[in-house]
Amino acid sequence: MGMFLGYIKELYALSPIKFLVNGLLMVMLGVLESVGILMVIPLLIVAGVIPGVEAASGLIAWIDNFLRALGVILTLPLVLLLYVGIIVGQSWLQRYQTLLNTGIQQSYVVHLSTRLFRAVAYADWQYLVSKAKSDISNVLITELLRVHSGIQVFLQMISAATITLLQVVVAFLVAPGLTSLVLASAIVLLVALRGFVKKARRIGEELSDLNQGLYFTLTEHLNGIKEIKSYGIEEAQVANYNRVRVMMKNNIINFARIQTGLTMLNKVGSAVLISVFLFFAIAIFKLNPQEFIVITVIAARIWPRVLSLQSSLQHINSVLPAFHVVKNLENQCLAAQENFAEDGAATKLQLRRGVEFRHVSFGYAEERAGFVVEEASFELPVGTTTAFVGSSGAGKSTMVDLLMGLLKPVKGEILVDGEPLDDNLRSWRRSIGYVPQEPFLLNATIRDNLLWACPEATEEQMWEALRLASVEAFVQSLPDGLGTVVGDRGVRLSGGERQRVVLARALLRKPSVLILDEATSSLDSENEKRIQQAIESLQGKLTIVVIAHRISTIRNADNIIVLEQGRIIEIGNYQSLMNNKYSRFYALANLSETAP
Ligand SMILES: Nc1ncnc2c1ncn2[C@@H]1O[C@H](COP(=O)(O)OP(=O)(O)OP(=O)(O)O)[C@@H](O)[C@H]1O
Repeated sequence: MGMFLGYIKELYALSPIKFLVNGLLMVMLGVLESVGILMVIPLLIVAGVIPGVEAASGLIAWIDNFLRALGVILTLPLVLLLYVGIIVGQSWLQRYQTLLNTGIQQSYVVHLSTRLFRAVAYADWQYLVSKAKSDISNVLITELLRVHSGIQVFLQMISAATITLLQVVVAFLVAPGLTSLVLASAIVLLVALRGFVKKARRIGEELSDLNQGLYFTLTEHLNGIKEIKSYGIEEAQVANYNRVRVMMKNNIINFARIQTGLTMLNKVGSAVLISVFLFFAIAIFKLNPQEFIVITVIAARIWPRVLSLQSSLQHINSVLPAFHVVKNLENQCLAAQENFAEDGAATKLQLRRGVEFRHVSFGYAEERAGFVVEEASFELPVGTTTAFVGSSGAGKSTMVDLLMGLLKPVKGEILVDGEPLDDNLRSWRRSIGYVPQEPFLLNATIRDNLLWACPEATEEQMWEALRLASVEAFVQSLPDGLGTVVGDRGVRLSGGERQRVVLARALLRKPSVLILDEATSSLDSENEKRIQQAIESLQGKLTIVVIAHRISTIRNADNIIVLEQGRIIEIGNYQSLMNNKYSRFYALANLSETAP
């Protein structure tokens, strides 16, 4: 509950004046409702409309005297006009207050979700790869919606509680004994129904887990849709999805069970209470008729409100787990924030001398024995092309992630032009062009995909980048040219075309360093040749780093770094490494030649 109140405090802090005005309006609405509805009967009595009943004492007599002192003689039309007037005022205020309330809540939702999204966006790479993407989507969409509904119900609860409190005060003025009786019953009821609240909390926790499971099932299905279809295992996937949905159905039915249980108790409890209440009012307290009418009307309104408070409490408890899930994700992301030494306006860095790795070691998890990259020392002089080779799992991608500053060395340091990479991390990232093995394309046009990385690029610059990436002719041949939509993640392009479009996008940024994670099997020899040509045409103009899966593509690299189990075992150019028949590189080259 403490965490929940923390969120409410934030909501207040975001727009305190609006929040206070909102609270004030709630009080006014409470007063108007009490006056509008509760006073209509006494006013009818004062006006002498209800025959045989006199305004003899108490509040009604006071109203009578007050109106007489003002010289107002109440007649039936005047009383009804007054009533309608109060309701008009109340409805207008109610609408205004609801809009204000919605505005406050929605601003907070925007604030909270953007803050969470920012925390996720700036979390470091290591944390993000350790987290299932579906969990993040679930929190940012479903759990945030639940948080919002909790806040909404809480504000409604405050409003209902304020109005109830005012009615209790009025009721107390009219008939203290009987009001105390109603209140005591309400408190007994709230205590007796505490079990329902706890149950709602448990169901809410279960729902958080189920939401997470649902997103996971859905995301995994969409990610693996090609494999699923090719294996023909759609039915198993459908069964899996259905299983999660059935569990959600049961969860929702369980929640409905406790909500309807409450409604049932409400009806039975009301009947019992009204009987007891009537008995006490008539037989014990011997109320006079007007007090009796007022107190009956008040009790009839207080009682449902107490029950709606109970129902709101249940709802809030059922969404409390969502607050925990949201807070946990935010805290974890904040703990894993990347620290940029420079401000957001940092500009691109022009590499002058080159990059140096000095005794760099890295491991993914402390508990895992050994490093994935160990004692790596080498240089990437400006304008040269360096290739990393090694068998699968040797540490090539990890090395490149360290170079991009996505991972931080556990030992050793990385220097860019002699300065620690961390000191210029933001500028460094802006100077990098990266082409991953499985390139990411937006489901948009080729033009949009290019502009995504470089919004200020002109058409001319785009064509120039496409030419450098050996994909100009292909784009020209498309009926819509740059306006061609590439499909979800570029599905309408071949693997090689995708890689070359992404290469063009990287080049458009005019990077100081171009990093290419070569596609393994997705390229045919024609496409492979095109990429190779593209890289060769860039050699000398840029500092290039290639993760090479095919030795044939790196014959012209200035430096080849051979990795094995995270260690650099050989460094040299193609010829020098091939001259040694016993080198690991020689063996890898032969393997690569014979690979299908
Ligand atoms: N996020 C991660 N968490 C834990 N271990 C990881 C993670 N990423 C990679 N590893 C491990 O680190 C080692 C090196 O992986 P890396 O991806 O750098 O190899 P690679 O040479 O690029 O392999 P490949 O050629 O198959 O892509 C492997 O043993 C791998 O299991």
